[in-house]
Amino acid sequence: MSNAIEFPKNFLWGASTSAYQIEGSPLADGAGPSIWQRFAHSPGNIRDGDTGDVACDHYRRSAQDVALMREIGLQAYRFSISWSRVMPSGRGAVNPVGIGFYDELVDRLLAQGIKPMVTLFHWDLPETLDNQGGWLNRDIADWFADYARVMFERLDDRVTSWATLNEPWVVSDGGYLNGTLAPGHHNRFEAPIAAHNLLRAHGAAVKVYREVGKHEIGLVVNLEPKYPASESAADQQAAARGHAYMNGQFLDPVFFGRYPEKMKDVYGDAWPEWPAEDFELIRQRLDFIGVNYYTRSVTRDEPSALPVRAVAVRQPLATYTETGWEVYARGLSDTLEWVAARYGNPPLYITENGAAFFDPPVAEGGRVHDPLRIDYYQKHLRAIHEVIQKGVDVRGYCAWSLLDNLEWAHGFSKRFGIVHVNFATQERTLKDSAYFYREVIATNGAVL
Ligand SMILES: CO[C@H](O)c1c[n+]2c([nH]1)[C@H](O)[C@@H](O)[C@H](O)[C@H]2CO
Repeated sequence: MSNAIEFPKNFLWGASTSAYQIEGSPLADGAGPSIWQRFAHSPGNIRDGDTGDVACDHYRRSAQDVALMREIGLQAYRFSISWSRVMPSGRGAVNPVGIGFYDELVDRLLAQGIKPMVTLFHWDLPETLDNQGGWLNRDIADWFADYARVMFERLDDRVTSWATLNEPWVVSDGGYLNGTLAPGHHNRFEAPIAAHNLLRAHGAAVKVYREVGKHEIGLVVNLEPKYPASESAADQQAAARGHAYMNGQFLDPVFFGRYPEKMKDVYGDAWPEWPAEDFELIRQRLDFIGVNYYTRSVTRDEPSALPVRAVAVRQPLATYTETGWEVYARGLSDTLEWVAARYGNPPLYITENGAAFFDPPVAEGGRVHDPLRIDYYQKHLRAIHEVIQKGVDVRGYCAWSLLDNLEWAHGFSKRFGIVHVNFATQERTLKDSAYFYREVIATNGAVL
């Protein structure tokens, strides 16, 4: 039997981005502000005072960027829609130029044989809705469902793969518990309420899709396996709390209609009780789960690290990325096997996977040598192939990210792209990892 790696015949190879991180022009042509417009322009929130005012200028350069995708040989492109570009007040009136931008982008992609994979919400909530309570207001489930209906009715004749939310955990943890991300709240009572309303909004949008949609819809979650730092009961329990908080908190309600028991232990008196009908809304049948994987956590007990009381332990012999994440491809295979075993082997896409390393400047001849990123992709793609061989239903992979972009609170200091962006000139340069990925796609993985 040949040792050559070969992915399934119709395996889908793509790359991912998100609206606020690449588009720029956040208020152009009638667009309304998102909470990231406000958060980025509040001093101290983003490194070096960077904002998404220009970013990769994708709003004006989308034709050029689609040509880049074609040059790399992408079969799919995962992107998000700016809710407030399409509906400036988040509800009611639709901005024809705003929705027209996405309509045109979809047509450009299809003309190049690239499958659009659309995420409705990638953190950039309309500011007007946040002013009405945002994810803390139960009405947001209806607001999101109305926005989703507008997008389905406009694009579902051409878009065949939808995701409701990108990483509700990050919105709850970063936006409401720790305040590191928009809207910048620090409140352990708000975080579980936001998480629950995100899940309710997800369910409401899926219900609408079952009325009007003809293709597939799913949810994108970030998953990070937690390995106890020792055999001690304290570390085992800490890893279990971290696992429930980050991994089970969103998938259990969607698949089982209930939260992990451990969530009460995490939030204590801040953990609310919810009506049964909320879980009936949340547990809508899904066509796939999108998994965003970057790293693992070797976890120890830390009573002062509230509310989870768990911290990651640095691994002395490991390689770490510029964002401080351990390179650990086995964590991806372990995670995918866990999802398959716990939730009945649902169809999966790896919707994000990648790394920020310190990239050298563009060299003579226009090359950007990023061997560490190539090594990262090789290791993680092999890990995916390993579990596919075991029967895990992985149907596609999107590298994070197509372009160097605005890495949220890190600003432009952390480069995840397989394409280098000179933010002063907006010049794009394929990195060595883009040429590597082009070969991976062309050989369906045989070069790995
Ligand atoms: C904690 O979630 C994942 O680690 C994660 C990593 N990432 C993400 N989620 C987000 O979906 C992207 O917008 C980020 O740019 C990307 C890189 O940081």
